[in-house]
Amino acid sequence: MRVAVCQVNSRADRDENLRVARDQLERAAAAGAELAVLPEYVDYLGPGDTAPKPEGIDGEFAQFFANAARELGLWVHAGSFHESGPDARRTYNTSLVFDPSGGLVARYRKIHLYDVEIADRVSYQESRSVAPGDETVVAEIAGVRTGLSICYDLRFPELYRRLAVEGEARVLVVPAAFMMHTGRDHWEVLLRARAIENQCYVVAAGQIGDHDPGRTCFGRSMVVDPWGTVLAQAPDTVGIVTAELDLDRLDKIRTELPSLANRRL
Ligand SMILES: NC(=O)CCC(=O)C(=O)O
Repeated sequence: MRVAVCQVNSRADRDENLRVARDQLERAAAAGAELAVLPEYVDYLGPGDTAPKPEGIDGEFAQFFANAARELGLWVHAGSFHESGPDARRTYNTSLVFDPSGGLVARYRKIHLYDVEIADRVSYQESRSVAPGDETVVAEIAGVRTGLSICYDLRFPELYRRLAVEGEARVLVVPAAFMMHTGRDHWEVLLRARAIENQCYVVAAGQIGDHDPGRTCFGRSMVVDPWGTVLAQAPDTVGIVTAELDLDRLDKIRTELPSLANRRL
């Protein structure tokens, strides 16, 4: 299966963000991808006071990507968006996956929220405006079991173990808006660790560049194979990169180095 990771720089202009996302999906389809993955908060990355009204999973955002999937004949993982939440103060940070007929096949709400204070560098309290999800999700994408997660989830290996073991996932998807400050040292290491320890392909699409004041995202979207090899990595620009997921190779690695089977519980 050929996958494309789409790296974008979403800002405070929702219509422009969606236009750029659509453009990336068209590039992915033209490059022969079967699945295209967009980053976290592909709808809007800007100040809270100008944020668009949150929507349900039957709103305009979902319709936009359902149409794109159908028109391009592509599996689309629509990164994440601001889904209306459990109360007036909070949204969910939600991923939707569409099949090539435009059907919604999965919804995942980010479980681990980014509440971090790193002196003079990062100050972020995601839980002030976002409610956490409480369900793990494995979707059947083009016949391949695919575990869903979002950005900060990447730091919690027990989630991915569950996706790979109980959920029998062979691909792990990570849409992200990983910070520049942490991304430099942590992004690639964590993605490769999740791939190696769970013997899965990891498909990670990141936001790139400056967003609202004080927030710069690391980018370097990538696809990692179950051996931990980086198959494709985006440069520091908006654009797509593609890679081929070879599931026979995954089976061979799991047979020859059966670390999942050798777990002692
Ligand atoms: N949007 C996020 O969850 C940010 C995660 C991040 O940057 C990290 O270091 O973790």
